Amino acid sequence: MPSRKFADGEVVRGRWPGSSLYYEVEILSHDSNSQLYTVKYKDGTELELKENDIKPLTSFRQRKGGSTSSSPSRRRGSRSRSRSRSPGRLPKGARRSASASHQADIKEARREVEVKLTPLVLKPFGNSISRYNGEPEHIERNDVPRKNTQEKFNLSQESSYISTQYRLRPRREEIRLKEMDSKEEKFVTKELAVRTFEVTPIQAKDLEFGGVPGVFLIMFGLPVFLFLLLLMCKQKDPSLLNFPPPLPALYELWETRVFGVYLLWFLIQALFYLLPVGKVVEGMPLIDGRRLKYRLNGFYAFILTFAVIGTCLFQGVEFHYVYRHFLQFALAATVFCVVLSVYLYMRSLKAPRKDLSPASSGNAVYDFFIGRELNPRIGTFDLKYFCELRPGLIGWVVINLVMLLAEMKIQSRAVPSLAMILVNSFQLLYVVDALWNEEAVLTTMDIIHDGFGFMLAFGDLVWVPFIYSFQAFYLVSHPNEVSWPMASLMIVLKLCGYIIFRGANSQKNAFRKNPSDPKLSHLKTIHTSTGKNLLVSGWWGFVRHPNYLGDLIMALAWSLPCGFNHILPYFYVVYFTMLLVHREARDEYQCKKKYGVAWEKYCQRVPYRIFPYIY
Ligand SMILES: NC(=O)C1=CN([C@@H]2O[C@H](COP(=O)(O)OP(=O)(O)OC[C@H]3O[C@@H](n4cnc5c(N)ncnc54)[C@H](OP(=O)(O)O)[C@@H]3O)[C@@H](O)[C@H]2O)C=CC1
Ligand SMILES: CC(C)=CCC[C@@H](C)[C@H]1CC=C2C3=C(CC[C@@]21C)[C@@]1(C)CC[C@H](O)C(C)(C)[C@@H]1CC3
Repeated sequence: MPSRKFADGEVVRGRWPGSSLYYEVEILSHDSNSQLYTVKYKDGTELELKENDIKPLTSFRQRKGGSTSSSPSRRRGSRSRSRSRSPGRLPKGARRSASASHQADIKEARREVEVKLTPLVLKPFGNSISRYNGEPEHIERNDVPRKNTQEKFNLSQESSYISTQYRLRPRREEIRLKEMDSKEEKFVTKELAVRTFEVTPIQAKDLEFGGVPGVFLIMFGLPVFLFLLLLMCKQKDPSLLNFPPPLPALYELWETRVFGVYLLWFLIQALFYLLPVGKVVEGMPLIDGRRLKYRLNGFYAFILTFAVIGTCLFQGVEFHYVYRHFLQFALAATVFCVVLSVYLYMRSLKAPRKDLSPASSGNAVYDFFIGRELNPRIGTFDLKYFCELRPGLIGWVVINLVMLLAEMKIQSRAVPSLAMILVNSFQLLYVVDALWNEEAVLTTMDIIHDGFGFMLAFGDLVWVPFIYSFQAFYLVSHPNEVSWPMASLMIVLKLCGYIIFRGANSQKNAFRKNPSDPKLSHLKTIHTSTGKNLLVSGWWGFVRHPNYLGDLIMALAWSLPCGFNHILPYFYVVYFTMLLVHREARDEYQCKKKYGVAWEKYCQRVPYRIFPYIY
């Protein structure tokens, strides 16, 4: 058995790929097959290194000065570049502030990303604020050995707010570069200061979702729409011709006991979230360079929840109560979400500017909707992260189970219908996948860009559990017989969607985590001058959002078991297409600003956004 020289947890010096510089790293693990060590730099970067590239600490004599700093991105240097998540604009807080303390924040943020390595000189603001990246990029295989491997790495990994660029240079160039850097630094500082302290008028900001009137309409329209949809589904004939459905009196929809049960559910999930089990990971770097810590125990929470539910079923607890009071539960969740949104908005008024979301605008209505504070936390309890994956997502599976039991009861079945089993298992797979890959949620737009306000509170706590479970709700009162050959086709469709969805998400996450991952060496990439590269082959060379394509295929597979008698069960597919087309446009806008010409090259090479040869 091959021996290993370094133990897990040992602190050593690791060579930075492509250079002769060594930085302090911690050994995380060792793969006896590939003989590679996974090491972690102090800035959180994880890489795989050969044994030859690792030296014990003792083999280095301590030198004075910054050269012993722990990782490239921590080192201080002659030039740095701090950048907002979207290079086209600084985060809102930074732009609006005029206070001295905020100036200090910005300076601090800038200091955090400075590097000692001789930097790569770019045109001032190349690929930065409001400008396209002028750097010529080229496409290359991911395994081609490079002189400047550093370009392959983004030190702050997936940092959307701050990225640092550098390239190792021969010493004789250093002085000249330093001069150029200091000139550029002055320019950058001046420009940053101007941009930071100007007060952006609200009209000058591109507000998404149709601006203030748009979000106003969404906030009132969506809850009304939700109740109309559920009421339509309760009708014997849920044809669109039977619209509007008979409306119940408002007082019939409110039941304090139901609200109590909802609160209990929320608190139990909060309790599970606090359990000290599961890995703790760091999120994406924030504007000030901080990385928040998140505990990954969603999957444990799921197991525990179903252990409790199993016990309750065994004890004879009546889950039919949830079906009978389904609308009351939806109202309880909506009321809770409104209260939560008000709380989130109020507390955001006291939040320091550096904690505000880059999506917030300064307009009260818009910010109430999009969320003003990026990561509202009570102590270590992260409200947005918790709501994104726990009460709503796990609640959706519980509701599906309730519908399955209700179907058996109402239709006097000994076993659930095949249609119901298909819907339940397809969606169960989706939720389990989300919880199993919980860490991936930390790189979604919801976590790194949008604040926590009404949009996500309503989306997570009301829309997901009560709309995403719509197919199961529909099947309770509108049975549909599915033959086995049809079921097999639906399973194949679901699996195809899942393979694309998971393949694409995993490929991108692995690439962002470690761009030199040997498993990705066959993939082609485009350089961008942010230091991050773009995949242009594999799933991301097929269409520009392969994960959305997979998600939409799965959405169709969830609806098909409901048959073709009514359009209602297909509402989810229609809504989801609209959501993802809109989301794709939002992401495209951000990427164009971030990557400039490189992104345009990517678009030329991969012309379709979501649907090959269609869109
Ligand atoms: N069920 C539901 O209701 C919903 C599900 N989803 C799902 O959530 C998942 C996450 O979605 P979302 O957060 O919107 O976005 P993505 O996971 O698609 O992430 C988009 C980001 O990926 C990076 N990227 C884009 N192209 C490339 C490329 N070629 N190579 C490398 N990186 C690239 C860019 O960020 P950077 O370069 O900065 O890393 C871009 O901003 C998706 O699977 C989606 O289907 C989303 C919304 C709702
Ligand atoms: C106004 C309105 C209706 C907004 C609703 C949007 C939300 C429902 C969605 C926005 C992004 C979402 C994500 C998931 C669920 C739906 C919402 C909240 C997600 C948790 C589903 C499971 C996936 O695997 C995921 C973790 C990638 C995903 C993240 C985004």
